[in-house]
Amino acid sequence: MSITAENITWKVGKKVIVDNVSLAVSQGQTVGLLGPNGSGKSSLLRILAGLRRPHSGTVAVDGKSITGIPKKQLARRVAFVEQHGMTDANMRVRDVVKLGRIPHHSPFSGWTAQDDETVTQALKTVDMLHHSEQGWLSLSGGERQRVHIARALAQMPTEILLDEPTNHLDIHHQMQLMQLISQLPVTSIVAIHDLNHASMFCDALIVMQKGRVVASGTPQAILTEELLWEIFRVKTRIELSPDHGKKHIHFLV
Ligand SMILES: Nc1ncnc2c1ncn2[C@@H]1O[C@H](COP(=O)(O)OP(=O)(O)OP(=O)(O)O)[C@@H](O)[C@H]1O
Repeated sequence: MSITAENITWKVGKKVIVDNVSLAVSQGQTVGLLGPNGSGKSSLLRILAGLRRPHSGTVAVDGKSITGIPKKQLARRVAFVEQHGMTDANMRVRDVVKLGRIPHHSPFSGWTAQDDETVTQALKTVDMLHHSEQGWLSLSGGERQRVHIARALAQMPTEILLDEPTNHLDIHHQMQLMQLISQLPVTSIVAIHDLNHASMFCDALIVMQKGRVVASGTPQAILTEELLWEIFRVKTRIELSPDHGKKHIHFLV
């Protein structure tokens, strides 16, 4: 298994935010994390990224608990694209993406042509190469999001965690990004609200409600009209798309 979590619980005061969550994601899989607002998706992702210590339970990569992995080593393999990622306002786009290379360098190792190539490639992948010299502050919301994703790609991770990465993106870039994530030879866990994207692009889904995992499995198996009513209180009609063969959700009013 590429990344596993066993019986993770995280609380704030007495409030249980992540409640005894276990999951196992195998190498190269793209897993969508679904659930209503406040169900604990971001909190769980922060724990999986090693940014927050759970009160109980363990997170492991390749079977090794992340508490035993030095921070820099963990940063070399696990990338995290946060929902509201912060960036120093005065930086140029290319310099933001260069930050992704930091875990791969010691204080004495120099910047190489290979690093430059990796950064260029990451910018190209998210369609931002032509903005390389632009200042961060002048970017639109969607462009900032794409730069954050480029930074994560420049990290060349083996696991990538993304918190609502298509937020702010126009539909072209939403599709492009979801396709990219699903095709990356990297283990990906993606918090996502668009159920049709989850169906089209994810190998498996984990559904959270009130901090707990209430369903998991392939999109085909778990995306049902009953589950969507139960979890989101929306009426739907689900059919197999004649175009891509995956489940397509129609929302009813
Ligand atoms: N540091 C904190 N202190 C207090 N409450 C917190 C803290 N972090 C998260 N919470 C609460 O935990 C719950 C889960 O939050 P979280 O951001 O993980 O949900 P989410 O599923 O990612 O939601 P969304 O879909 O809105 O992004 C929310 O009720 C939130 O208010």
